[in-house]
Amino acid sequence: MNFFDRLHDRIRTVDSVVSVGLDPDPSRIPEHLQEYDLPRWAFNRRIIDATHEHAAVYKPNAAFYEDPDGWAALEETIAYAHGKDVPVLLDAKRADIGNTTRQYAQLLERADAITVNPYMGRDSLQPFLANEEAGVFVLCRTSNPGGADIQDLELETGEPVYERVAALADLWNENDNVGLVVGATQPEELEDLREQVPDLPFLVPGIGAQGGDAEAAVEYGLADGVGLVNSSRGIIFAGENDGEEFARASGQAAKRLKNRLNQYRED
Ligand SMILES: O=C(O)c1cc(=O)[nH]c(=O)n1[C@@H]1O[C@H](COP(=O)(O)O)[C@@H](O)[C@H]1O
Repeated sequence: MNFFDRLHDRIRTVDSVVSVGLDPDPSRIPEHLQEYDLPRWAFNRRIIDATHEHAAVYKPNAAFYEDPDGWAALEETIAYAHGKDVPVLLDAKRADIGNTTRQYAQLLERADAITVNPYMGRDSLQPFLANEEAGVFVLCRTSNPGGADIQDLELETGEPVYERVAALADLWNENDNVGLVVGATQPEELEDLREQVPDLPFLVPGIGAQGGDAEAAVEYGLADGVGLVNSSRGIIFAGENDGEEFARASGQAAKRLKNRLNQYRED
């Protein structure tokens, strides 16, 4: 089944478009979990237990797992999320020449969807795009301040680079498996892009710790009710000072964000 159909069903089941970002910064994992063999997995398991009823997806960012213990923690985390019926969007921002990117694309044997970087062009994304079952979120207008350095540059046609990326992503969407990544810190760009590519679902990060616009994220991020609004630190570290009770605050933060976003959803 196509990823966006599965996501549609998941959004309906939990009545939520919240993407819970699993970015377990080792320096912020509570003291009592540091003795476990895999503290990141011990942490994520408790976060998943506390938040899954509010999670449309989990979005682990690969940067927090790129070492041997990290990969083991990620494997456990993905399997556990799947056990709770929650799809996993691996935030890997990959792409490379064909021979290399074919290896990267194997990440989709584990995760249900992935973020990719369009800078190297279509062939660098082909193995991801060819996977009909998986979701492929193309970085378009990112949430960070430096996102303007390249993405806002004007082409000869007068359009900014990020709009060209959106147009290309729309062309690459032959399997109905492509979405865009557009930051909640960019509400005007969100609005423009929604008008430009009405059918592409967006992953909208930048809510919470980065101070993005939740209303714009929902109003423009969803295509026919399907899309994702991510918060990572704002959910997983909500109970940072609560010791062994840390996960309860994460559950409350996920529920609060769900309810806040639902105020702006139309269906
Ligand atoms: O691709 C992403 O998810 C992403 C794109 C972007 O433009 N901005 C952005 O913050 N992200 C990711 O979304 C998450 C945001 O984390 P918080 O700021 O803690 O909510 C991190 O994993 C970022 O890498």
